[in-house]
Amino acid sequence: MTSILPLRAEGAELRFRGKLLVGPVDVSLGAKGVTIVLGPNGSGKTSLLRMLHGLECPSAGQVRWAVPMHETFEKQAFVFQSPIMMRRTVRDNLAYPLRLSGVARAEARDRADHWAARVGLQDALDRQATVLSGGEQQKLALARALIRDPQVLFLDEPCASLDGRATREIEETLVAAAAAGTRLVMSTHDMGQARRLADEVLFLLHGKVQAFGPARAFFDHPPSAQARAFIKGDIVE
Ligand SMILES: Nc1ncnc2c1ncn2[C@@H]1O[C@H](COP(=O)(O)OP(=O)(O)OP(=O)(O)O)[C@@H](O)[C@H]1O
Repeated sequence: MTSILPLRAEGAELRFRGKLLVGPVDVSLGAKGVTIVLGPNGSGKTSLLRMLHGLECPSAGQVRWAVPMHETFEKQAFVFQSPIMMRRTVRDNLAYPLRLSGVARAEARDRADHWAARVGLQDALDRQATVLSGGEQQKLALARALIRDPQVLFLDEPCASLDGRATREIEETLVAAAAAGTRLVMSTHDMGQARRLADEVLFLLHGKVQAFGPARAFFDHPPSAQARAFIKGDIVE
């Protein structure tokens, strides 16, 4: 299968009514691993993820995949901080995207049941997705993204407001996905989670990339006073 990676941002900026939200960003995301995007509130994490995924067009510079953009749509996915559930059952929420991409009904149902079990929702298959708890909805959102076997998965603080158990279950699913070859690009406020999951770290401050490189080096030898303070949990402005 053709890889859509690497993903390259070159001088990529995102502006809203003239105000710079993030950029210029110059990074290259290679074929494997987990990139964790860190930074204080408002530093541009969501804006960056949306621009890399293609939900927002760069106002300047460019974001380029290894293949034309339209060929990436089926091969990358995005999990939002607050997932949007269809007013349907858990099974239908999982099967529907597959049906839209032409998968036969029986196979879509089998894969839906398989993925519900992968995230611990096997007993909730016939429940309305909209009545699930926050943690259950986020697990469903993750399964709904992974069921299409994306090469790249963007996640915007998927565990914000979840308890320890739901966070652990989501992390286990993410670790398994990464081991199976899915490229993860994820923002988080949780430094413990960043340390557990990251292969590389992208640290943003005021919309600018302050650091981008191997996670180990970032945590062991923070590249700036702000990065050191941020890792310690101090307030960084
Ligand atoms: N649609 C928008 N319109 C105007 N300003 C926006 C919009 N989206 C984001 N911003 C601004 O862009 C900046 C970056 O926001 P962004 O949500 O990307 O940061 P973040 O690092 O994800 O923040 P948080 O950690 O609070 O989620 C902020 O100043 C924010 O107010």
